[in-house]
Amino acid sequence: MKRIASKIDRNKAVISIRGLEKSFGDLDVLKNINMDLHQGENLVVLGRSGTGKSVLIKIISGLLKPDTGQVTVLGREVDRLSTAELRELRQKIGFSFQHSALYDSMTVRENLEFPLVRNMRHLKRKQIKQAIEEVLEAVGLSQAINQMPSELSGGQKKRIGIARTLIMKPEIMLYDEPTAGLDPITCTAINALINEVQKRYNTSSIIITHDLTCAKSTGDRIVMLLDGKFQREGTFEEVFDTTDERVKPFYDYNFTE
Ligand SMILES: Nc1ncnc2c1ncn2[C@@H]1O[C@H](COP(=O)(O)OP(=O)(O)OP(=O)(O)O)[C@@H](O)[C@H]1O
Repeated sequence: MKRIASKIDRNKAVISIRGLEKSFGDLDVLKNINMDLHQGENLVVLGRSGTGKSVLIKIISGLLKPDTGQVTVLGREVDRLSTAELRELRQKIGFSFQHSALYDSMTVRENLEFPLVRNMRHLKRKQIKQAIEEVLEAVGLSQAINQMPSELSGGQKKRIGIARTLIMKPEIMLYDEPTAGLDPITCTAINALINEVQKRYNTSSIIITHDLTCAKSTGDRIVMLLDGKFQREGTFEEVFDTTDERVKPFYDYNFTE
């Protein structure tokens, strides 16, 4: 699917990682990772299971500490922040989890209200109502406002999860396997939504996926994590223009007849 190029400011890095290393005991998961996420960019991180993609996201969001290296997010060095500063920074980062993490006992409206009431106490009722209506419209699910999560399909839950993240007006979005477990048509719709969010909210995003169709249709740039390092980087075509036997199977599995 062809996508319209987004407005990327390559002179401005919203996330900057230098010399990042992370091990668990004898297991060296990340080895000298260097990466910039530019303002307005969708960066896809590809990699096999267990290569450290989730560890990378956890380090970016301050949930795990790096062994060495520097991780700067929106101008703040994550490792040096106090708990309160980290909490403040996290409000500017939206997480879209693999399992949408909605509260089953709350309606869609209540699920969307929850982060606002908890984090933005100054908002008036009318502003909360407007914010909910706006994000539901953005994800194309205005009609679901009074439904319970159990009444929604997997794709709809994913959309509401994204809406709940967007309601906080994040500057950065982190999508963890956004299309996992969804049928191809719903995947296409979620990919389109990721691109729509980028344009409408001017977010910069990291998209972690195994799904090459998702990578191709959402990624302005793709990095491939292999053996703890970013071994390939570029556009989708550049990354897969290789005979590297560690990279080719990804492409062959997804695209070869
Ligand atoms: N807190 C932890 N303690 C010990 N080992 C960990 C911890 N977190 C992750 N690991 C290990 O680090 C490696 C990378 O894990 P990670 O979850 O980042 O993989 P991933 O690339 O996200 O995989 P998947 O695509 O399957 O989700 C794995 O071997 C995992 O067991």
